Amino acid sequence: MAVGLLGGSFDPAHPGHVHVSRAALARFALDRLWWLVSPGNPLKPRGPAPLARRIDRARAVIAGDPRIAVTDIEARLGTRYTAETLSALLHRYPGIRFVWLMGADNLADFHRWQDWRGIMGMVPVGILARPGQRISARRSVAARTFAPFRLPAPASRLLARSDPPVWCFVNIPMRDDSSTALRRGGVWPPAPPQGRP
Ligand SMILES: Nc1ncnc2c1ncn2[C@@H]1O[C@H](COP(=O)(O)OP(=O)(O)OP(=O)(O)O)[C@@H](O)[C@H]1O
Ligand SMILES: O=C(O)c1ccc[n+]([C@@H]2O[C@H](COP(=O)([O-])O)[C@@H](O)[C@H]2O)c1
Repeated sequence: MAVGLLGGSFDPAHPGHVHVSRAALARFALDRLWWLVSPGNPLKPRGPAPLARRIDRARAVIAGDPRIAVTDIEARLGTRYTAETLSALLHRYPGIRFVWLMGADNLADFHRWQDWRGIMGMVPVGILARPGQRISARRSVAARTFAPFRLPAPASRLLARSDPPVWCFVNIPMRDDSSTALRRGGVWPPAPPQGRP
C-alpha cells in the first residue's frame, strides 16, 4: 500500500489542503493520504492554535473523503522534526510505501530542515505546485542538489514505487488558499470556549 504523508501546521486547515491531497492521490497513484497535524513547526517562532482544535477543524474540512485521514501521529510519537517522524514511521510500518508530500513553498526552504538530505534518502518526495512558488522552488538548494534524482512529471505515478532518493514536481491547477490569509482575516483561531483562558 502506498500512503502519502502531508505534514503541516493546519492552523487552520483549508480547501487548498484538500485540493493538493486529492491531486497527490491521483498524480502519485497513492492508496491513502495521512495528514500529520504538527505539534508545531520547528522553524516557526509563533506557536499554533491548540492541537485538538486544529484536528477538529481538519476533520471538518476533509469530511466525506474516506481516503484522507487526519492524524496526531507526531504528538503520539513525540517527534517534531520530519526526519525523526519518518524514521519512526518506517520502523513501525515496514509494509507501507510512504511518500512525503509538500507544497512548492516548502521545497524552497527544504535545505533548512533538520537532516533534509537524510529525508531525501528515506522516502520518495512529491511536490505540488503552489501559487508564486514555482521559480523559488525550481531554484532552491534542494532542487539543484537533487536534480539528478528528479522523476519527470509524466512518470509521476511511478513515484511511490521508486527507490529514494527520488522526487517529482507536479504542476496541478493551483489554489491560493492559505492559513496565513485565514488568520489575517480574523476567522481563525476561534474564540476559546467561555470560562477557559
Ligand atoms: N494552496 C496550497 N497549494 C499548494 N500546497 C499547499 C497549499 N496550502 C497548503 N499547502 C501545503 O500543505 C502543507 C501544509 O501546509 P500548512 O498547514 O502550512 O498551510 P499553509 O496554508 O501553508 O499555512 P501558513 O500560511 O500558516 O504557512 C505544506 O506542505 C504546504 O506547502
Ligand atoms: O524537520 C524540520 O526541520 C522541519 C522544518 C520545517 C517544517 N517541517 C515540517 O513541514 C511540514 C509543513 O509545515 P508547515 O508549518 O509549513 O505547515 C510540517 O510537517 C512540519 O513539521 C519540518
